Parts: sequence; structure tokens; C-alpha cells
Amino acid sequence: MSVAVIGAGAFGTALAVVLASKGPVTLWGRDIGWSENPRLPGIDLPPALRLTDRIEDCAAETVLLALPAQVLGGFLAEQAQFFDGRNLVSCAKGIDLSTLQGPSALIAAACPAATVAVLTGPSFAADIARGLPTALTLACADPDKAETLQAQLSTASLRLYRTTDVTGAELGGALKNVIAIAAGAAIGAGYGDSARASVVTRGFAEMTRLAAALGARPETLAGLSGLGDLVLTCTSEQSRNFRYGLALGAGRDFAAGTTVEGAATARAVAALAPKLGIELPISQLVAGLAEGRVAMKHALDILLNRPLKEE
Ligand SMILES: NC(=O)C1=CN([C@@H]2O[C@H](COP(=O)(O)OP(=O)(O)OC[C@H]3O[C@@H](n4cnc5c(N)ncnc54)[C@H](OP(=O)(O)O)[C@@H]3O)[C@@H](O)[C@H]2O)C=CC1
Ligand SMILES: O=C(CO)COP(=O)(O)O
Repeated sequence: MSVAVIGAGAFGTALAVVLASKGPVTLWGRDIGWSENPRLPGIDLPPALRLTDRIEDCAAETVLLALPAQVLGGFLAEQAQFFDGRNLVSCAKGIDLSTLQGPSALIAAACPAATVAVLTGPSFAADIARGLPTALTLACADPDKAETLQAQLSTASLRLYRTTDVTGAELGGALKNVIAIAAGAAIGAGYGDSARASVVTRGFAEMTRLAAALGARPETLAGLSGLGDLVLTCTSEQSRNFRYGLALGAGRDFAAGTTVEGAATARAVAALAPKLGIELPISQLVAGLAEGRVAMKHALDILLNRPLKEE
């Protein structure tokens, strides 16, 4: 089966590099005037990887969509016809702010004849590209297709587990970014490792509550795509979401233009919570911080002054 990757950012490039160990891969980017990706420094491109800026070169059976969640909808609006009918694997970790939908729903709406899947889980692009061992989740509602894609996209260093719970897998990856911002903010503000552990644990409860309300199986959230990625992202400064939180907590500026999926996703979550009638205090606080509605100096009081309750 042929493979193309859309989005030559850090993650798309890393996936293309590792998949090229198994056969030819086409990597599409809108600006590919480089031989080493500045978003993924120190990684050589293997000979089986073909770089292109022409969508027509991406007529593969399986296409990985590795664009940020907030730009995916716009991309699909222009290119849906070309990609419909293929296996379309979303690699984005976010909720679209304008529709409040995850990438898989955007893809299904734009490309109704496509097989929609999600590839997610704990994995920094730099680790994948260097061939370090990584375990991810491949989610597809069709169990046979899930098995086929699992085999196609697993490599010697990339071990994929499969599930049919697309909603759960996708939301785990999106929501962990929101909690990672909160964990970073706790550390950046000097609240300490114990506070971070509380944020991670109560954040995980929020992730599970929201995902279940949207139809996910709670056990999916306890897997690689949820808890696994939450642990990684809340404990490593390789994470951009965690670093953004660190900067918020410390009152420092953060590099503009960095992909921080959790900021827009927190706002989407804050819009979803009242519609679903659920409370998501940490995520709603992150939305307030990201929008500048809430000052960091008030954040702790907002969480600690909530009524006492059962765990
Ligand atoms: N980096 C990582 O470790 C991981 C990332 N992910 C997920 O992968 C997704 C992509 O992230 P990542 O690769 O890291 O992001 P990067 O910031 O590294 O790259 C973003 C890419 O998107 C492209 N892009 C932005 N806007 C558009 C647009 N309107 N049309 C076409 N292309 C566009 C950029 O192109 P240009 O360079 O021309 O601006 C760039 O190639 C995110 O959802 C992220 O959460 C998942 C797991 C790990
Ligand atoms: O999703 C990731 C790791 O699994 C990457 O995290 P960041 O987007 O926070 O860098």
C-alpha cells in the first residue's frame, strides 16, 4: 500500500522518515525549500522519502494528515475532493475551535467516502525520527481496516496498538495538551511537583468525563492515547504545550508561531462544557489563561476555593 504524509512540520516529517524505512513515502509541505527540516533539526531524509509541494503527487492509498488541528478544516475545504475515498489518518491533537469537532469528524464530513482513522499516543517527533522505540494507538471504527492500517504503519521502532474507539483515542490526544499547559503553569509558578501531580490526576478525570460525554469508552482514556500521552506531555520540557504553560506560570513571553494545540483546544473545551452540562475546572481555567481573561495570580484561588467534594 502506498503512503503519503500531508504536513511537513516536525510530526509529519518524523512519521515520513520512519515509514520510509519500509518503502517509498511522499511528504507534502507548502514550503519545502530545505534538505533538513528546520522544525526537526539533525534528521537526515532517507532516499525513500520524496518531498513535494504538489498535492497531485500524493495520490496514495493511505494518507496521513499531520497538520495542526486548527488548520485542518481549511485544508480539507480546498482539497477534500482529491483525498476522498482514501484511507485518511488524522495525526492532529486538538479540537477545531470553529466547529467544536475533532479532526476525524472534520475529515468524515469533508470526505464521506474515505476510511477515517487516527494515529495518536505518546511520541515526540524528534524521538520517532531518531528511531527511538515508540508505542502509539491506531484507531479506526472498521476493525478490519484498523488491523490493515496497524500493520501498514507499524515499523521496527514504531509499535502500534489498535482500537475501534476513534472518539476516545482522538480526545485523549487533544485533551492532554490542555492539561499539559496547566501542569506547566503549576511548575512555572513555583507550586511544585505535588501540585503538578494533582493537576495531572484531576486533569485526567476531566479528560475521561468529557470524552465519555462525547461517546468515548472510558478505558480508552486509560491507554496510550490518553494517560500515556498525558504523562509524557506533563513531565517533559520537549513538549511545547508544557513549555507554554511554564511561560504562563512564570509570567514570561512565549515564542510566537510555536504550535501549541492546547490553547485553542482549551477554548473549544470551555465552549463544550456547558453544552454537555459538565464541569471541567482545570480546562476552563486554561481557556481563561490562554485568552487573557484570567490572570495567573488568581488561578490557584479559583481552583482551591471550589466547594469540597468527593473524589
Ligand atoms: N511535534 C510533535 O512531537 C508531535 C505533534 N503532533 C501533532 O501533529 C500536529 C502537527 O504538529 P507539528 O508537526 O508538531 O507542527 P509544526 O509546528 O512542527 O508544523 C506545522 C506544520 O503545519 C504547516 N501548516 C500550518 N498552517 C498550514 C496551512 N494553512 N496549510 C498547510 N500547511 C500548514 C506548517 O507549514 P509551514 O512550515 O509552511 O508554516 C508546518 O509544516 C499537531 O496537531 C500536533 O499536536 C502529534 C504528536 C507529536
Ligand atoms: O503530542 C506530543 C507528544 O505526544 C507533542 O507534544 P507538544 O505538542 O506539546 O510538543
